[in-house]
Amino acid sequence: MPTKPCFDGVRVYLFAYIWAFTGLENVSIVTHIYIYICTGKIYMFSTGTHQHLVVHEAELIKELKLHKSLDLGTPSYLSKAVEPMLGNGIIKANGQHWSFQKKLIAPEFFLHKVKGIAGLMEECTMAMISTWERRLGESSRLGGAAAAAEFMVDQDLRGLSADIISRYCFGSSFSQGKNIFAKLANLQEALSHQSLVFGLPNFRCKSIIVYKLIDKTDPEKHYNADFFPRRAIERYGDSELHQDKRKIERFIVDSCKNIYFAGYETTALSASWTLMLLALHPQWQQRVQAEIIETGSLDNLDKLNQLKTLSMVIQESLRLYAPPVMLVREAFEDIKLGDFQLPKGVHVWSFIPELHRDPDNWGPDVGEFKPERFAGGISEACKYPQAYVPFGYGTRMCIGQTFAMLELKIVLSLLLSRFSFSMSPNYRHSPVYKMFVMPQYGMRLIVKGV
Ligand code: HEM
Repeated sequence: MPTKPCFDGVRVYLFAYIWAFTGLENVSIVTHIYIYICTGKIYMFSTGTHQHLVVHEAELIKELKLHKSLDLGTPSYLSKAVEPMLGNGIIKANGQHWSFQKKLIAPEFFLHKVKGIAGLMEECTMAMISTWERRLGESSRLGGAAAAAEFMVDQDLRGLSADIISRYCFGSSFSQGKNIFAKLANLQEALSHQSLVFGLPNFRCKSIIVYKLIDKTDPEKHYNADFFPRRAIERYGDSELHQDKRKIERFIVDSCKNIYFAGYETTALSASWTLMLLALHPQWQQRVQAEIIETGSLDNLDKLNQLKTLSMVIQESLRLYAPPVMLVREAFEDIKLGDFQLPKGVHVWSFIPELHRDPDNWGPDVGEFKPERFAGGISEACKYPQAYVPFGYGTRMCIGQTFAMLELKIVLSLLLSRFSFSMSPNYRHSPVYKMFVMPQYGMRLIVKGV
């Protein structure tokens, strides 16, 4: 059992590098020649025909954040690898096709829209809480002791997150949506197991089968007024699009795949890592619980915004255990970024754990869980706030950030108002990178009613 959060950074980088290498058009790893040039915090390496820049230089991250043109986007080799899973949706699209999708989808996740689903998030969380209370009741009847038991918390949080996102996306058809999302979960599982070998034929067959299963789903069946891609299309008053049924169908299927992939596991994992950190640091857990009691009934968003300690804890958890690991861009044209010149075809990589654990930026206590560093907001937490990127940067930044933060606050405040968490002796600390950073052996925590 760990006494303080530690992170197997080496393993993450190894995975990340291997993933990058094997994503490159089936060229065997051994035939590659890797050239490393290291200048300050910029590393260069080349793999076959590709040139890569690994960037941890705060100034360059700042320039990347400010860069708005469509000439910087998702690399084509990554796009190919994830096509079975994401179609040509917003995550892998580039250029005009990306900006068209962003125009349609992003407003569905603006604050005023997201505010409207706080009740739904609460309802789904309360349903999970009832199940936990029943399970605790069972175990106390069996064991006769106080109501406490070991739960595989990440599993239940995944279920909760899937429930919330499928209700939000599919509205009244959410049970059909759940079915589609279950198939997507299978596909993601297949992709993550095979992430070292994107080129292997058996993987391709498996993914194509699942892909077809998803595509067989007739989008018209889910075309209710409260279905999220339909809301987006209705809002978009372009008659050309309205006449192009195939384009609409493609947009509907791809949007569901993309929103599910981007929004379901990321949020569940963030909540799981936060609960682990609070279990390891009972003094912070008690501070958050005291704040929740002091704030009283959390019946409106202003009350949630008053939970400053909880916000700091979430920000620190996203610093230490941000679920995504890499931010990658390809320059489609020669690009000038401040004093830097980025030649066409170069891939720019930033590893989130490296940026979030740089002692030059965060101080010598960078490896410790210290939510108080966020007391003055992100701008005062470190020297170069632009290097805090749990939700990415620039035009491709996460569109679900508001949704995710609201969900995290609601889920965590409701759970912490009813339960306390401690480490289970069966927990094995082994964060692994399988598309996202996840606990390899599950997040086993002892849950106790308060
Ligand atoms: C704690 C939870 C989450 C984290 C840490 C997270 C993080 C990220 C990151 C790092 C990116 C890539 C940004 C870049 O390359 O610069 C991203 C993109 C994206 N996220 Fe999230 N995300 C979360 C939750 C969500 C949710 C709940 C949704 C939707 C409901 C969502 C939708 C998206 C979409 C659609 C993109 C692609 C944006 C684009 O390429 O234009 N995310 N997210």
